[in-house]
Amino acid sequence: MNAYTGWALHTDKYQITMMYAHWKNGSHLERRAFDLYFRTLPFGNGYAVFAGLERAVHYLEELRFSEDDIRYLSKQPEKYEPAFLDMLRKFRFTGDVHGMLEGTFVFPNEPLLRLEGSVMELQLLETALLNFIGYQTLVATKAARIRTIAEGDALMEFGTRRAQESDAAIWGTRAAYLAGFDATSNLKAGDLFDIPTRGTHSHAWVQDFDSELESFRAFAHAFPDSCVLLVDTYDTLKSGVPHAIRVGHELRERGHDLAGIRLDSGDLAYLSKEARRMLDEAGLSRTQIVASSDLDETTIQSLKNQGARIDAWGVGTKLITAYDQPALGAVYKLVARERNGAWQPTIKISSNPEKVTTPGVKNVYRIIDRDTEKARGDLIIEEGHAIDEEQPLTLFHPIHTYRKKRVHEFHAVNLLQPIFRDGKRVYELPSLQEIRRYHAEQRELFWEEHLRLLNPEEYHVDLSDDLWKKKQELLQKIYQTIRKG
Ligand SMILES: Nc1ncnc2c1ncn2[C@@H]1O[C@H](COP(=O)(O)OP(=O)(O)OP(=O)(O)O)[C@@H](O)[C@H]1O
Ligand SMILES: O=P(O)(O)OC[C@H]1O[C@H](OP(=O)(O)OP(=O)(O)O)[C@H](O)[C@@H]1O
Ligand SMILES: O=C(O)c1cccnc1
Repeated sequence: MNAYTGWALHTDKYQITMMYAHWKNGSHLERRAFDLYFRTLPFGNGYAVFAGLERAVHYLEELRFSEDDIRYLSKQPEKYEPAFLDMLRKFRFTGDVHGMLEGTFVFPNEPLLRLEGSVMELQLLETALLNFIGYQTLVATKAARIRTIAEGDALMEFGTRRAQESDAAIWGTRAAYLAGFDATSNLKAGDLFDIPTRGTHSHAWVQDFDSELESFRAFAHAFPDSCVLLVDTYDTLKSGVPHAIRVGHELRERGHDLAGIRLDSGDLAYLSKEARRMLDEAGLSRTQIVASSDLDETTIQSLKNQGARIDAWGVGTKLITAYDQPALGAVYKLVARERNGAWQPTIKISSNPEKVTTPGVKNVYRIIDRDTEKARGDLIIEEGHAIDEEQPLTLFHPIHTYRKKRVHEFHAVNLLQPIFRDGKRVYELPSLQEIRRYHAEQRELFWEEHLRLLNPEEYHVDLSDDLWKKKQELLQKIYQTIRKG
């Protein structure tokens, strides 16, 4: 098993159970459509950053049951019939997938992935897709928040030791990088995804020597051009920084610069200002100050407000674990069934209107104002229905319908791109650098009001007139059926 193979059993048992029951029922090959989406933005943010498509693509391409998987299933107490297991042996993904591109700014209740295929195969995918996309989207969104606050400073991902196991460290690092981090300390992620790697040294290095000065000298000897010294092992201002300055001068005599110092405890605002002053007075103005220590967007913002003199930030625990909101709560819902060659929309009702699903096979268009080149809102519309860019468009809130706006000069960009057709990938995976660039460009589409971290303005995700009416009709029909008993 490598990163991409061996994941067929990475699913909830009830998916296999439903596949089996469909097979017994003779309905396993009937076509269905599912949407994957989330209902609430994480961290109180104004947008989320879509991530996880690449992993989902590899998963779908490699999806098959090995002999070991079949043997394991055959031992389950449910006693699946051998003919069913035989069918699993030949299982390949044969469906269609449309998806948002990684790095896209995404919003609640719009399909991030739309899948069409046999009910049997689509049921199997639910758990794994939610697992990959929920987590990666969460970390990418957290990283984007940190990037907003850090402005042009360097951001390093330091979280592996605190991540929820190895996969989270690796894929979380990729998500952080695509949403604006500059480097990682994780060499495996660096190797797998071609992410720049960076690092300093730990307290153990300093403790390993009879004196701090000796430890700094030895480190500088090994890395004369890239040496970042951790200065807080004993006393930052009385010992660490003065020793770093001494080593900086010794390096200078040999024609090198001390690259940086790292602060990892104490009052980072005060210490960075003092350290900057001491370094500058010693003629080491090119030496950078790196900070780490339980950082996130809130502490970085506060440190900046206090005038901290920090050039680079190492962020671990709070990024990689999405500390303040550890789950996106993404869902995967059945939206249509094929009946006599045509899609029949389905709906899931809830007493909470936010949780009522939007029926049918749909596209998501981003409506972009031609004058400002800013996004005005997203419009969900049935597949096969076009948006006429020559006519003014009325956007209205699907629940609070009195909230309307009219858009005149706009272009409409379809966000759901074809990824698989009949099980064949039709989408060329972009490089991570391309995704990162695309994400940075996307930012320009949004007003600051949606991008601010605290109480951002809600971005509109609306339904087309037709779709809204169809949803209401379907709701009425179901309520009538319930009333009739
Ligand atoms: N000036 C500051 N303003 C706001 N928050 C700060 C400031 N300086 C440091 N912090 C944050 O305060 C927290 C301090 O953490 P903690 O109490 O664990 O102490 P520490 O200084 O890191 O010491 P140690 O690592 O030895 O436990 C960290 O989250 C750090 O990022
Ligand atoms: O604080 P984070 O954002 O999670 O960043 C990673 C932390 O990992 C290292 O600490 P280490 O594990 O050596 O222990 P420490 O917290 O006691 O320094 C490093 O010095 C950071 O403090
Ligand atoms: O290189 C570092 O300074 C580093 C890496 C991981 C975690 N903490 C610090």
